[in-house]
Amino acid sequence: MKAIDSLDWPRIEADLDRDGWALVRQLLDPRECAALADLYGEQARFRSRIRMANHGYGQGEYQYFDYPLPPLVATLRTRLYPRLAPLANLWHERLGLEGSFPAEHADFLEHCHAAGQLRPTPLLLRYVEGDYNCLHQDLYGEQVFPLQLAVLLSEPGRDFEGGEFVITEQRPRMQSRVQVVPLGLGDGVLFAVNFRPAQGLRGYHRVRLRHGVSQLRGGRRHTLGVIFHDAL
Ligand SMILES: O=C(O)CCC(=O)C(=O)O
Ligand SMILES: [Fe+2]
Repeated sequence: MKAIDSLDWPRIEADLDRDGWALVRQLLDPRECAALADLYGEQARFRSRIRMANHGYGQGEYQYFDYPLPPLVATLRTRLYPRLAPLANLWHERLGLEGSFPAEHADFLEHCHAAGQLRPTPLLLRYVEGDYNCLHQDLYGEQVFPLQLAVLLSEPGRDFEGGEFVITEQRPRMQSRVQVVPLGLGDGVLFAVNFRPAQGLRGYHRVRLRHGVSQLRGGRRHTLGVIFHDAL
């Protein structure tokens, strides 16, 4: 794993501010990606398995990790959070949303737990040919940390075809805009869970983001998702 403090934070913050998402190239190395993808078969690591087709979420499946999280996942969550919390607070201020985020993840989790959001949300997703993930938002209760991470654990063109990570922006009174995030093996994307603030003529307004995955044309694709709030 790349050292979180060594990442180019001014660039990441500028990208998040401008687009609502930011790429982090080679956040995990290929060995770490393979090891995480291999965990998918270890039932005891997970609290639940979701088959997307059963819920109208798309096609494919994912599993939520149980506590204790695998060390790499726990480390990503606790180290990224303090770097993102100041931006989360700035966004909340600009959006006129209630509440502020504490500096450390452990303290934010206490807020989640006090609100009854006790269950871990980091997850592994698995797609095969024909699978896709409908546009969605990972909201699991009132407590929402406004940024999340996804890491591609497979290599486009070698392990799978298609399966692009996409983000749409629903702007007030305008048609939606879509962006394709060009993820490679081990690349992470930090992105807005719900709203991002966009600057207009009269201050900031809310732009709602959704994310999803286009249909796989072949192969197999694994992703790690790291969400900072816990779930009801
Ligand atoms: O498989 C993907 O790239 C999307 C993952 C996702 O929806 C998430 O991490 O929340
Ligand atoms: Fe998601």
